[in-house]
Amino acid sequence: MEHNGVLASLKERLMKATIAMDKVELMELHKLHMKQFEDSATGWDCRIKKEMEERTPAIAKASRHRAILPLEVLRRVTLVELTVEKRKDERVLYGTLCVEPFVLSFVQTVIEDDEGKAITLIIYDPILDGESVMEMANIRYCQGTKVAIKEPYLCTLPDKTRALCVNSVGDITILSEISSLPTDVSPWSNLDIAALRAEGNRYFAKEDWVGAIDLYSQCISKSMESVRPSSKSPNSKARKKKMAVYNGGATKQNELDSETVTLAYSNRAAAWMKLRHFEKALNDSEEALKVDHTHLKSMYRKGRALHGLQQYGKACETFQDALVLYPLDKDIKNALQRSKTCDLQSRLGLFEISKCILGSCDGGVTEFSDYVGPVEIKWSENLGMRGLFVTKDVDVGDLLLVSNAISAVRIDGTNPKRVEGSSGRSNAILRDELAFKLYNLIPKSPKWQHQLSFLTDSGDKKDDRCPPMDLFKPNQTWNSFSKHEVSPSRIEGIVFQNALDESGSCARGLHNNRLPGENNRQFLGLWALPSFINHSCCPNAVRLHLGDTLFLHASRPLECGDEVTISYVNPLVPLRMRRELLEQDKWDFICKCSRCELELRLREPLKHICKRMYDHWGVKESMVAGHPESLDMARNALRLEDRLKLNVPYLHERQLIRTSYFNAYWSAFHNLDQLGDHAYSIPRPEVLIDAMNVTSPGDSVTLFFAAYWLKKFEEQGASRIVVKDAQKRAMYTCKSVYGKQKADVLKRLIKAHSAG
Ligand SMILES: C[S@@+](CC[C@H](N)C(=O)[O-])C[C@H]1O[C@@H](n2cnc3c(N)ncnc32)[C@H](O)[C@@H]1O
Repeated sequence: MEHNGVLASLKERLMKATIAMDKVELMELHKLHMKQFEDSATGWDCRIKKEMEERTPAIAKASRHRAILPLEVLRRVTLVELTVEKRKDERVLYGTLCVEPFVLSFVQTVIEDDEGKAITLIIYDPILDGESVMEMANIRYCQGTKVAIKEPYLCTLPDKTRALCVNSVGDITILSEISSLPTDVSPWSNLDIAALRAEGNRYFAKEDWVGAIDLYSQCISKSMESVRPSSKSPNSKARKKKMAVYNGGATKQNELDSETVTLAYSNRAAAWMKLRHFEKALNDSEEALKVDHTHLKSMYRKGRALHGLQQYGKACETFQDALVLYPLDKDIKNALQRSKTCDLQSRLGLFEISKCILGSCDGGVTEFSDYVGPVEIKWSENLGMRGLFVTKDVDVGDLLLVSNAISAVRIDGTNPKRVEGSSGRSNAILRDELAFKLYNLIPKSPKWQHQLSFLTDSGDKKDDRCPPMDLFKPNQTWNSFSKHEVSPSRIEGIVFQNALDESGSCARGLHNNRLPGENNRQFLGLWALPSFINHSCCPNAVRLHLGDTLFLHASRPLECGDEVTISYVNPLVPLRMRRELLEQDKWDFICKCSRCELELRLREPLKHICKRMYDHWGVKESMVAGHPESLDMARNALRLEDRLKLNVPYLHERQLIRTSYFNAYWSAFHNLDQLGDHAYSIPRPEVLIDAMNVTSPGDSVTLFFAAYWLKKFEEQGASRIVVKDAQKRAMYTCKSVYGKQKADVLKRLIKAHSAG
């Protein structure tokens, strides 16, 4: 047991260290691993060792069909530029081995790159054979050895830690073993600026944005070098000539160079945008415009960069300026339209989402701006922590905020094995991936850094700083904020405390809001402003996720000053299960809302009913009419009604409890015939819908239920009053789930839900 505990803590440290690429920690862990391995053959995690041993030769065999390229034609890459589970084609990573290796069926060591980042390195090397493998490995891969790894591949190991894997010895070059070291690893040092730009374009076309940026940068600095004073000719005529270009002078060559520089800046701006580095993209397009203020693409890119920074007003101005010069340009016109729409969305909260929720959005997900509605972050006296509050009275379905994820990760369906746990938050791979992405994204934007600086990373230390709401609004500038360093461990804490998935009451849209190619809705993301919304089992707001955009609307009427809450977990189950779900999803608190307190008080009289619910939890048959499990659940509803009569005098409290046992009532409604005379004790479906709408309004299960009964009443030819009443109830429920929509949209949603 103790041994398992040591392994688990080692693994956790290793996971953290591989994300942070922390050399000192990785070296220390490598030594610990090695010691464990030496102490006992089974000391190292046997399962991992076995899996690695099984898969390494297979990968090695399958990994190379192509010719191995010489080092000279490969482009240099650093560790942080690698993408997990993707080979970096035509790239080479230069590094130094910084520990003594140890050998299983593969060599394990640690490599440090030029930037001081390090990672575990695993090499499958069949050359090391026979009895003296350890000595051979110690010679070939000894500490301090400089190596070049071709087309590096960063993978996730079976124990979820990361490592750089070399699956074929052809991919690793020991630099001391080759006679002529590549002195200049860049094969482009002899190219002129035009050729460098052309090469950059080639990389851009291959979607190698980092490579393209590197080449455009070389092009730009080479052109700058020629205008900078050189030690040989401080006042050379050539330099004066060059300077003249930038001052509007004109020889043919100079004109060509000036055009090349404009294009290099402009294209580099486009590459930065692909990496979501909007500040750098803005900078580069402005540099390009300094050389040629009429350059159309640079104007377009400047506008798009401003749009990416959510500076919609300024983006509109830029596009309008461009239209003065190029009145017929379609790209500019479309971009202007998009920025105008986002500007209106961000100022007025006018979003047209009906097509998306009805599933008639063709292809990808539409872009939406952030919007901060009538809400503010304040100290919640009730919970003793920060929370989100409404600043005016709002009605059911009113939009409270719209927020785009800083980052979101999802199971994309291409690798179903990666489904782990029942929700995004309980999936350790997704949590790990989100932390990794955030760690690399955050330095790109002072706005994100500033937002993140306010997020809590611990449930214990209560943070009472309430950020200004402007921090979450578009059309603000962020350059004035000082940079905040965010450590990997803080990012992990932030993910645990704030990341959201689609658990709890979430509107799901008709096609489950899936992105093209997605066959699983499991996702996890970090949204800045929504990170301040606390949980309640009687929530008053609902999330709707469209792509990476989160919409939040009120699911019941709220008065100015009320705290906005959502349910982090499924609210239609009893207290015991809600607590278990909170724990499974790694929320580190126990809810003490009035509903939880009530159920705690009634724990004794409801003990057996709750136990039965728990035993049937997740059993499909318990929801299918006629099955013995379903009948048992139906009888459970009868028992519950008996207990409610005896122990719960107030209607409101009965509604709260009935909601917790929704599944039992569902079974009862489908087994009424079998319940005989007792069937009359089961309340009518309308009573249950009202109970669910009072307890946890805006749940899509309630909408399915309300739509189902509406259809049933219509089909059974119920009286007009009954049908009308059911319609009203379904419309109200639909509004609380999807927010305010046109009546015909709500009707279509109800119709679609009745079929589900
Ligand atoms: C998304 S944050 C909410 C904002 C947080 N209150 C703050 O001050 O930053 C989630 C964290 O808030 C706390 N929390 C949220 N709802 C809670 C509740 N009903 N009871 C106790 N703690 C809660 C938990 O520590 C949880 O991990």
